[in-house]
Amino acid sequence: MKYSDTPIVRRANTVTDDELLVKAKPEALALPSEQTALIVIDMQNAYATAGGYLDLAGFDVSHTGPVIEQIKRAIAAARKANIKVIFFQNGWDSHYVEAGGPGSPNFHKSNALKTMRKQPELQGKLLAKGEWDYALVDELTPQPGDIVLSKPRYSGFFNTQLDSLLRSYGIHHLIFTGIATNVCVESTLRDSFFLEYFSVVLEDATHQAGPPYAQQAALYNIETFFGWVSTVDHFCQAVANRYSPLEKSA
Ligand SMILES: NC(=O)N/C=C\C(=O)O
Repeated sequence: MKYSDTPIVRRANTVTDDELLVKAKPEALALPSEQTALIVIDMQNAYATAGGYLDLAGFDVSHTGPVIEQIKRAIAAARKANIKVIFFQNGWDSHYVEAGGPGSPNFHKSNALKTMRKQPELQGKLLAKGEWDYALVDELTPQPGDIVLSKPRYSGFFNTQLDSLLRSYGIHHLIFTGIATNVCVESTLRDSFFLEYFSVVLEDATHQAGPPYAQQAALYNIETFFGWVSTVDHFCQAVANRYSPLEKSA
């Protein structure tokens, strides 16, 4: 399906002065910047750097460099538009108490926990708070005023302050970036739909865990059932059109 600049989906009938009109699939979106947050999911060494958890567990992370660059561009555009930036970090305490015991499916399904059971020398390193693996990649450093949240499961809405913080800031629209499209990005975006947020994912600012079809399936699900799909270029252009009209495209 092609990106559309019409019709434009709005949450409310009123058109605000600070609306960003973002080309997206299946429809364009009107994002009031004061009511919008940019969510950066789990851009940690674990997910985006060679030698991190995903790499050690056998997933391909060789194409994550361009994703980091695209997220940097999206963050810069968000800052220009006064859009709140929210970073997530996935992980647990160094003894993995927060990961749950055998009574939790997470204990059995988490590939990080499984990798550490196979390679006990990694215990206390993968996705453990305070370790290199848990840290955000150097290129994406939060600034004062950004929100940084830890999450213990795939969805950023589960057992975190995300929903109450968003409500306290009057935010109803979410822009998603990060890794992995088909796991934590999709889980968080699905929960956002159930909680009545309007969510759009910037597809070139995401990367899957697994084969390329996992990316395609996640984007299909989002575009068809849970939200909208756009690109970093379309988002940056919307910000430029609103805040620097001289940069407007023809
Ligand atoms: N951040 C994620 O999407 N995580 C995916 C897998 C995991 O954390 O095991």
